[in-house]
Amino acid sequence: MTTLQITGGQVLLPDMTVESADVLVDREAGEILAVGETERGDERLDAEGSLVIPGLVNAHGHAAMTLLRGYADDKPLDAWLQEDIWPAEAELTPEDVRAGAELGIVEMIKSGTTAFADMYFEVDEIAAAVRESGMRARIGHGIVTVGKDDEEAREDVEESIAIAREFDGTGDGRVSTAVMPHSLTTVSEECLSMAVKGAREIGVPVHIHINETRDEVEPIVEERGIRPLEYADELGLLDEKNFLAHGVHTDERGIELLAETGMGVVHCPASNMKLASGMAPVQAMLDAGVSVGVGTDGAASNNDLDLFDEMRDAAMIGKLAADSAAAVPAEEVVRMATAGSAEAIGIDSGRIEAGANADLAVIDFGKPHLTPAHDPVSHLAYAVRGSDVRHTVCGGEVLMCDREVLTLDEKEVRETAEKRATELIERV
Ligand SMILES: CSC[C@H]1O[C@@H](n2cnc3c(O)ncnc32)[C@H](O)[C@@H]1O
Ligand SMILES: [Zn+2]
Repeated sequence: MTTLQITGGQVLLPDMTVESADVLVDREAGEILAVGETERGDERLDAEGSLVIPGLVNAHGHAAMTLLRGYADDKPLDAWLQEDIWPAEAELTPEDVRAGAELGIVEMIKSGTTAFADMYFEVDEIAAAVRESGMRARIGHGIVTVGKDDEEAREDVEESIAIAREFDGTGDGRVSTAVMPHSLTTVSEECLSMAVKGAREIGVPVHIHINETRDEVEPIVEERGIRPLEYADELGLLDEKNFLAHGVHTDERGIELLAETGMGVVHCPASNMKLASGMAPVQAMLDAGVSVGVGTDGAASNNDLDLFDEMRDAAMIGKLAADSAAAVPAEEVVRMATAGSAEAIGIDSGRIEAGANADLAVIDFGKPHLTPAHDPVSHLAYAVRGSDVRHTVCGGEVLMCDREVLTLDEKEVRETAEKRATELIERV
């Protein structure tokens, strides 16, 4: 066994207290061996003046959409997707998706994220990027059946199921999968049922966008006389294994259904603000016992993949939504972006304790905007920026040391993405 010792820092523990401690990691098993006064490690990572936190978990996104960052802004979801994003995505090649995913992954590693959930296409390219990067991810092929005939639609569902089966547990167990229908309005009832059944058969979750905008709620109410989460419940889609993105327009009954079924919710505050989708009732969900995580959504609707921004946005908009400054407090938002997200997407991550996966980020607190540090948890929610992350470790492997990404060549990734993004837009 070789060990890695993260030394001399303060450590954020699962109960949200902070204490001076070292973290000793078994590099082969990828697990934390001890937290406290540990034996000397074979290799050491300096954490003096720093706070060691669980790696952040980005519970919903589309990593390859970094290629479309800043391509189309200032429109609501439907117009944005139909007029700009989908026409551009129709031109994406597998190599483009790889380049965009690698750029997204570099951005996440540099801002302390060690795991993410991703819905997109060309998933074999995304899986390869995840394996190479050393990150942890739950990935899946996004199913869209509108505009397809019955046979094409079924093929899309079958592809999502086949990909989920093929890649689950790969990358030394760091890659897991889900079957991912895009939404309740872009996938037919028959195909949603097929997706739920297929996911159950292979034992993976279903991940889907639900209740993101009013435009998505109204057609379901008009056609079926029930709201989206009731429809999802009838389809057998609400389950403790499954997780939805957004949940903005969720009413009291919807919150009850989420709490009763254990369905996870991924809150994406920046995307919800940028597309003016609305304010998710996050405090009400937490009060009801719903499992809530945090995600950035894609870089085209955010426009970055920095979960520190997302925590701050979640705390701020959570207060507005609840009309209370006490809502979505710092501790809660930090828990949501770590253990909460991990629980929602069904991975083992988000806590620093013996036996847990060694997914960690080390934050440099020696910065003017982090001085004084009365309360480190407050700083994590309200003041830390992704660029304050010094080291990122996933499964015991050091992915970034002193801001140098070790598993991917940052310069090459940026240059390739820039070139591919430019050529993509020329084609569109
Ligand atoms: C079929 S793969 C995923 C699909 O989702 C699109 N997308 C990106 N952001 C959002 C969002 O906020 N709501 C719904 N769909 C979104 C992405 O462009 C892909 O086409
Ligand atoms: Zn999304």
